[in-house]
Order: sequence, then structure tokens, then C-alpha cells
Amino acid sequence: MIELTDVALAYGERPVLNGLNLRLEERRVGVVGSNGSGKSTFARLLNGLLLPTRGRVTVDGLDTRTHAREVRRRVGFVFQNPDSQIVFPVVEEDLAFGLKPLKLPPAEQEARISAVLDRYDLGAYREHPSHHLSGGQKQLLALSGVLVMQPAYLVLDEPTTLLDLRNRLRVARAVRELPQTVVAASHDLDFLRDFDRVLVFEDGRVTVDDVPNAALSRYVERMQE
Ligand SMILES: Nc1ncnc2c1ncn2[C@@H]1O[C@H](COP(=O)(O)OP(=O)(O)OP(=O)(O)O)[C@@H](O)[C@H]1O
Repeated sequence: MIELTDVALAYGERPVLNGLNLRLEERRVGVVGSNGSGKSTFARLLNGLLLPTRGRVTVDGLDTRTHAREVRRRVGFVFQNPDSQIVFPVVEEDLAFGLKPLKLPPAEQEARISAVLDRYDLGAYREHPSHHLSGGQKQLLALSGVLVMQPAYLVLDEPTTLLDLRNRLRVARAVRELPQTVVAASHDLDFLRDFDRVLVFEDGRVTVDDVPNAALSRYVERMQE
């Protein structure tokens, strides 16, 4: 379980998140909110990419401040911009790089890479330059690079923004089928409809916390006010 206790975060003098007390126990938690409401900042707190200015964030009881390495292993993070994540020039090298610290037997490493490439129709691009992939394919590669490590939790920041309908549905299905706990920030309300819980962020606070239908309707109403 991921837990936030009395969390606030400021960038310098500028408060961005405030008063967050949350226990994220459901398998799929969605996060919506207008531009600049704090969703990405919130997502980055969950795996210790950012530390709170006040309060604490724990993952299975491990504080992100004091157990950074264990937390990073448990919580995979997929960035909004895949170029922030894809570091190696060739697709398969990029996937293998993430796996290196796990020191898997070669056959297991190969099986994981093949499975994830097949799942997202990237098999034909295995030996291609990663930066020649389309925007959507890069987004899928970035997701694959995290899935291949089989983290216990997955935090996704806008995972469907660049995807066409087929790939959006594919990612939605993958998220539905994943055994991991997923926290996803998204402007794609359809993607979040079958989640277990949705948080609405406004000005760095959670103003609605409910099942998707109720939370998304409130969010749409508020945006029309
Ligand atoms: N590194 C930073 N330094 C200073 N301010 C920042 C930094 N990153 C984000 N902010 C500010 O914090 C606020 C929240 O940003 P954040 O990226 O968390 O919002 P968001 O809800 O994810 O937005 P979007 O939907 O546009 O992606 C914004 O006002 C932004 O300008």
C-alpha cells in the first residue's frame, strides 16, 4: 500500500500540493485535474522522484525519504514524455538496460523482453533505433521498459496522450490485466472509467475522491462552472 500522511510540497517558495492524506489500497487509482493542478508532482512523490516538503510518503511501510532505492524497485514510473525515459539507441538495448540490476538468468531476460515486445507489437522494431519510433510507439516502449522489470506498483503519468485508438485500447487492456497496483494520472477520462477509484486534483488538493462514475461526473461539472 502507498500512503501519504499530511503531505505538502512546494517548489521553492511556491506551494503546489497541500494537505494530502491518502491510503492507496485499490488496484487501479486514477488521477484527474486541470493543467497545473499538481498531478505530475503527486505522481513523482509516489516513487520518491520528489520528496515532500512536509509529511511523509510510504510504500509498503518504506519511507520514500529513507528507503529511496527499495521504493524505486517497487514502484515503476512511466513519464509523460517517453524521450525522458528511453536512454538507449536500440529498442532491445533499452529494455535490457533496465533489467541489468536484476541480474536475471539470460533466458529469463530474453523471455521478458520478447513477451513485452510482442504484447505491444514492437517485435519488428527490436533492433531498430529507439528514436525512429513514432510518438505512440515510444510511449509503448517507455511503458514496456518499466513493465519488463515487473515492479509491484506502477505509476503512469499521462500514459495515453500520444496513442491512437488501437494503442489506447491496448494500454487500457494491459492496465486492466496487470497484476500490479496502478496509479495513473490522465486527461483521458474514458481510460479511467473502469478504474476502482478516481482522485480529482484542484490547486494541489484532492477535492473529490470517489468511484470513477461519480468522481468523473463531478469533475466534468466543475470544469463547466
Ligand atoms: N520543477 C518545477 N519547478 C517549479 N514549478 C514547477 C515545477 N514542476 C511543476 N511546477 C509547477 O507546479 C504546478 C503543478 O505542476 P504539475 O506538472 O504537477 O501539474 P499537472 O497537474 O501534472 O499539469 P498538466 O495536466 O499540465 O500535466 C504548476 O503550476 C507548475 O508550473
